Amino acid sequence: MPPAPAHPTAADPTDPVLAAERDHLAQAAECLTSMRAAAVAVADAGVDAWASERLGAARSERLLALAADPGVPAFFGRTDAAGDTDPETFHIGRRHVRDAAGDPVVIDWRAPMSRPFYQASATEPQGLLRRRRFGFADGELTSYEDELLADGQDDGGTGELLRQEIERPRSGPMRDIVATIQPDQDDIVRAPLAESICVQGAPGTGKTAVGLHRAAYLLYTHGDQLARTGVLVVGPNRAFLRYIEQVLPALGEVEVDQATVASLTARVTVRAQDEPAVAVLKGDPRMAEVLRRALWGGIRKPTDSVQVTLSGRKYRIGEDRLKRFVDDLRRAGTSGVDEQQLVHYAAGRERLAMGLAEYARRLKEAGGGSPTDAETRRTARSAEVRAFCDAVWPAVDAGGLVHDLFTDPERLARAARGVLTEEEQALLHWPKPPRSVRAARWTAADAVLVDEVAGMLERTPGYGHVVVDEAQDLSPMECRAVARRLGAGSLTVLGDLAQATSPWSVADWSQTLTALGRPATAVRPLTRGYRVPGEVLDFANRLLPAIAPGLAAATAARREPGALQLRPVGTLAGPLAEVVGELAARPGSTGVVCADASVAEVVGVLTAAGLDVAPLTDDGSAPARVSVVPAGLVKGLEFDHVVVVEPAAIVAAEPRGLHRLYVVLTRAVSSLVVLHHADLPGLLVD
Ligand SMILES: Nc1ncnc2c1ncn2[C@@H]1O[C@H](COP(=O)(O)OP(=O)(O)OP(=O)(O)O)[C@@H](O)[C@H]1O
Repeated sequence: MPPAPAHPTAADPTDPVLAAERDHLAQAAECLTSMRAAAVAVADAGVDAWASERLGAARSERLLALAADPGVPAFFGRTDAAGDTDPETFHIGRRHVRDAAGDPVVIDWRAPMSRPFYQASATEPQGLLRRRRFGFADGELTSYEDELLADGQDDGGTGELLRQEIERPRSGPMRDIVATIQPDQDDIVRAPLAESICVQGAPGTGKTAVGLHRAAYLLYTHGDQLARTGVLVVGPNRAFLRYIEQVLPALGEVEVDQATVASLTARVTVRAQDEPAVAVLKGDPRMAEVLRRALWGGIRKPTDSVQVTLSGRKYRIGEDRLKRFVDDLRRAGTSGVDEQQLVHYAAGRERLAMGLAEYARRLKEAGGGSPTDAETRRTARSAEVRAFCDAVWPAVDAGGLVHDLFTDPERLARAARGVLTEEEQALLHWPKPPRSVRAARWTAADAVLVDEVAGMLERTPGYGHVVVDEAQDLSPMECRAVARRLGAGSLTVLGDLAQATSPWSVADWSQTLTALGRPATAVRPLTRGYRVPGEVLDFANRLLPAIAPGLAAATAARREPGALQLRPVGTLAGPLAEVVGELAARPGSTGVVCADASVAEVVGVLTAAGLDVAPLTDDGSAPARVSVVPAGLVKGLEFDHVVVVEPAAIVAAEPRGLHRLYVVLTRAVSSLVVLHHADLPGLLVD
């Protein structure tokens, strides 16, 4: 196919096309200002407090959406489609802009009309005559590039502006990619709401970006439905959430919840860490069965009749009838056809009490009485009924149940018989019982177990859509915690099996998808890497045969000669300070990545050399321009320049150390320096 014609890439004020587009940009900016003013001026009708509150919330949301990124141009592209007489022209931007008459000036990138901008090609022009991309410098429109699709011209993703934008160095927090979403990414972003998707993508292929843009797309397309149920983004840690937190607001979406599994399951205070073997066991899906048995096994058979009082008269309910009540409810709680139909434990307890009261009401009615609903409810709350429920269907506290299992070997044995071995049960035992449930030294894995119990006690409210990033690291029990937040909604699962560093790492996605409650989810690959230069990616990919033999290596979108430097050194300190000093003088961010245990030492060396560095922590605070990053925290992040300190130590620090090293080696946008005193892992040596 013929290449796209060349167009000006530098400002050329005499070009009438450029001048017209600049006028349109100015008009769009004015319209946006007017839209903002109109949103501020929306009068509060004051119908009632609720209406006022809703209106206020909607208004501030809209203002936030319109105010996002004031320096960002109102559009980045344009499509010309065949019209009845003249071509129909649409400018595509981050959000709709209309003029005073209500006519569109800019079309939201998520609107169906915008789709051809991302998908059309010379072979399938999708009704487009032309696709135009714009180049900007300091907010000024300075260039444009056309593909005349109807004439069989497209640039196949190699256009200068597209390439420049994709390759533009990135620093600071993650940015949106709306101007340059690629066709395979767009397919995932715009998949139907009902479709759950698992994206298996190599480092830097845009998984996180795609997941966030999918959230924005779904909110735009199914706003009414999702406004009620909400969208949740789950990330691996707070440093990562901090890195991505700007993307959705920049796309006008301010109402998406972003959380870690730890924050979702924070029902107990985590104060301790498990030994690896214990953590593995606590994340095992068999624990769900143990907890289920422990909870429902606490229900006892009624052993006597019960006397209840209804509007002053006493009624006796026989033991057999009571057994039937309890059995029926327990069945409804443990063997429902689907999860949504299950009667939760706490609801079962309430229904049992109500069942007894209703039964007394029927007896009274049979004798000619007609008790009121209020009287029946009073009976359900009466001391006799409560005492009966406490005896056969006791109230349970989620933390209390897990505490009891871990401190009472006999209780655990009853719940775990045939599910966990005796050795495994011993691993769970707390030899020194805590003073109270609250005082227990809970671990992160315990918190997930407590959350599992809480989810059996009461239904967890579910989101309409959940995006789970770095999903390859989730334990099956963590997956279940996410699945509980999903309700009947759909999932976008993002991850890379080659970057799996947790003890639960799996060789394929089926176990994770099953634990997430969506076993039939299709796995879609992304293989073109946008972050890492080819030289660096090829180097990291040497680890693939050892860490993920079945996975295809990613190909890099660009090469940058000199991007990779391997520096064997006698002592680390001097060369480290020298390299970091050089990089700190360059624009962009620098991440100095080392084994977790070496962070303090590396910070010390660099600070002693007079460099302004700070360690990256997981407290959600902003990273410094030069950060010393523990290898355990670097997943999902990127830096313009990365210095890896002593790969052998990173590998030796954990059982899946080679996987961790693969993550570490794939964080650099522009340059990677590997400093090593010890030998590099064999696979990395020529
Ligand atoms: N179509 C695109 N246009 C421009 N930049 C892109 C595109 N796709 C991805 N990127 C950029 O590539 C970088 C990597 O993207 P992202 O972090 O989403 O990848 P990832 O697959 O989640 O990576 P990892 O698995 O290594 O964490 C980001 O800076 C992102 O903005």
